[in-house]
Amino acid sequence: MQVQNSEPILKLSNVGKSFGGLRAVDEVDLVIRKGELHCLIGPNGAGKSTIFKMIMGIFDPSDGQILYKGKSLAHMKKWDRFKEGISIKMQVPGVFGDLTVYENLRIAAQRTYSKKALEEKINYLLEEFNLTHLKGETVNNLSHGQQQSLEMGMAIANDPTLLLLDEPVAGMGPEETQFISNLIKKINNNGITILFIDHDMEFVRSLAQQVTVLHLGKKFAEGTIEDIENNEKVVEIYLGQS
Ligand SMILES: Nc1ncnc2c1ncn2[C@@H]1O[C@H](COP(=O)(O)OP(=O)(O)OP(=O)(O)O)[C@@H](O)[C@H]1O
Repeated sequence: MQVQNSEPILKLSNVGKSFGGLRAVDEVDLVIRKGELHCLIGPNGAGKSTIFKMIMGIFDPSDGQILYKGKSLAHMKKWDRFKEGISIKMQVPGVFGDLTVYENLRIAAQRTYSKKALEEKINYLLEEFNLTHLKGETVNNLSHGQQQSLEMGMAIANDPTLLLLDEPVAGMGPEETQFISNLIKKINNNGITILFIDHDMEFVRSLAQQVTVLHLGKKFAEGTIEDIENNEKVVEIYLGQS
């Protein structure tokens, strides 16, 4: 898909968030276009998760505006945002540990699908996320990477328009990271716009078309991964730290 000139799915204009005296996010402008795979990076405490939480409706912005498909998200409840196609996978797996893989996917997909279509959707997700052989396994018995894959499957079970991923490969080894990277590319190729947060630059390099750097709540830089990695100021405040 030609992403560069596609329509904006999400637009943050002058968005800020204060927690008491702390300015966690400050005057952030951000445009995510249809079909894009966009990454937010920055040092700890830069405001990345707070931006996700404002998009999800967990926090209201203190100021500024967030438009989703051209409509303001102000006053839109979390559940309505989900129904409008905004889905999130948080860092800590939000799976039901005592239930099986199949049951977890069923719970996620049955919000949108029923009967034969539901079974077809579950089978598709099991196949796509390499979980077919674990269909009847209790989720607590799965590895961290398998649980992350499952949650990714649950996050796209309702065919979202915009998928937010908070550090999707945190705590994973190289093989699992590679698997998740391929999976994200596949999800994106299927037409889902993705905004993700990560600290693993190799992973970011393998995926992101556009990168936005946050620092102390503000947008610090933006561009392609090459622009960002060649930006001396970004290297100084973030990339040179590890
Ligand atoms: N609910 C809250 N109440 C008070 N302060 C908060 C709250 N949530 C976040 N903060 C503060 O806001 C700032 C931005 O936090 P945020 O979690 O958005 O950063 P981040 O870029 O996601 O960091 P990390 O990479 O460590 O996850 C931090 O100083 C944090 O302590």
